[in-house]
Amino acid sequence: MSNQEESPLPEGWEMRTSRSTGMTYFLNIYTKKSQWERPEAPADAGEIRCRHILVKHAESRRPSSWREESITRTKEEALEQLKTYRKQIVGNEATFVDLATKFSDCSSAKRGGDLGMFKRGQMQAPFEEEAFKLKVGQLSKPVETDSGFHIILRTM
Ligand SMILES: O=C(N[C@H](Cc1nc2ccccc2[nH]1)C(=O)O)c1cc2ccccc2s1
Repeated sequence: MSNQEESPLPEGWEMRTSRSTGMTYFLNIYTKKSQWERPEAPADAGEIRCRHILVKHAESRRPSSWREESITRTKEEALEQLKTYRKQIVGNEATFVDLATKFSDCSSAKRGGDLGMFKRGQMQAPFEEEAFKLKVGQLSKPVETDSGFHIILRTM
């Protein structure tokens, strides 16, 4: 057994054997695409699903939400508030879904912050960049977009 066959595959890949040739190939479990070369990096998830909590501020692209007709908090206040929510989630004092439902300034609050499945190119770049780095179940650090400050939970 060479060292290669012993070391674990990067996240999201499975080793398969070709029925016709008996050769080993590698399957991306997200996109179902296969390749002969042993992958070196985690498999790119073509489409992912996330929940998020958004705290808007006075300089947000649309400083209004289902919660507040006119959002006046400062950027600093918004970031502090979001960090407080993140601490409560990490400390198991509150659940992500509960805080998203009660406090997120995105209309997805009605769905516990769920944004559904999305591909690259659909969300604002800083949000996408952070979301596609996450493993399933992982919680992001605060991310800033033109909408405000977000924390992201990847769910699929
Ligand atoms: O852009 C939206 N909502 C904006 C706030 C916002 N800005 C975002 C930027 C990136 C990801 C989610 C974001 N949500 C608003 O309500 O002002 C979306 C709402 C929903 C609701 C359900 C599914 C997707 C989406 S995307």
